[in-house]
Amino acid sequence: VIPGWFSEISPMWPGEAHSLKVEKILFQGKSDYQDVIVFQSATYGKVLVLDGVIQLTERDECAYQEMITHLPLCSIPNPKKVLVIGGGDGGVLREVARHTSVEQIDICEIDKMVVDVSKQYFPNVAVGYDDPRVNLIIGDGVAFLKNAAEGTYDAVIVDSSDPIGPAKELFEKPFFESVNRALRPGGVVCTQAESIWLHMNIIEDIVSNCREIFKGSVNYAWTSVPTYPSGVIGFMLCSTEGLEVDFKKPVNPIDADESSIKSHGPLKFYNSEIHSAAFCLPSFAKKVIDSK
Ligand SMILES: NCCCN[C@H]1CC[C@H](N)CC1
Repeated sequence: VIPGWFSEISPMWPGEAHSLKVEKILFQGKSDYQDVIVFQSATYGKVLVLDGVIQLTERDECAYQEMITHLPLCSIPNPKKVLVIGGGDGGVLREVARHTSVEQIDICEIDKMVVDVSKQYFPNVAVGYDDPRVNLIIGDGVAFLKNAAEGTYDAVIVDSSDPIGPAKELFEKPFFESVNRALRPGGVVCTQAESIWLHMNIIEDIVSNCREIFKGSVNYAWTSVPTYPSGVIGFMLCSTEGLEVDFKKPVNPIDADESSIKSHGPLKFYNSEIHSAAFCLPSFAKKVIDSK
């Protein structure tokens, strides 16, 4: 390792590694599930790393948290009950809390160390936990959904790490089936769905599983996050049988919502135009995704 640089090396992106200049290591620990590091970078603010993989940086976390939250929640008219699987840093909670129609926000995060570290080092991300509608469950999202009552949620957001390590099962068919069961008719799910530049094979499997399970719409969206591998990250947007959902047309705009801006400040990344644009795919990805 070059002194003072962190490189994100992983078999999930062979032959390449994004590097960030390190000013100071702020935290190093090992939870029951993964290695946890927080460091102060030279140009991206503080950085959270799990098992050597960048999860978020203060400078660009807005892109991921806003898109993974508002792509589903702005696609249905009146989200009330929302479930977050993963997302222990609290950033998705912060974004869900912008929606005044939401009455209940359940979050199931497997690793308590991620929650504690985020509250200590990323207060502007963990601020999401301050909302009174939030119920935190420390546990395995797979088990949580198996026990969830049928048709409970309007939306499920799966803010996971990669399918190597604790999040592996969140990319498999039984999990998607339990999500479908826990959603109401016309309910929506949004999952972290890797990179079209690096993981077309993983995406192909996810899309075909989702097409089998979710009988509403199934769409892949993507956006730019400079510190994620290949600089992009994707999302699977699926709706259950019942009320038709057109993910490409936001019916519940948040970007000009005064109450959201008053309570949480302006959105830094998401807006209604980038919502629709996120579903436009390059031909190499469209060929695979639309053919499944
Ligand atoms: N809430 C933190 C974001 C988790 N998502 C990341 C997407 C890119 C992956 N390589 C690592 C996890």
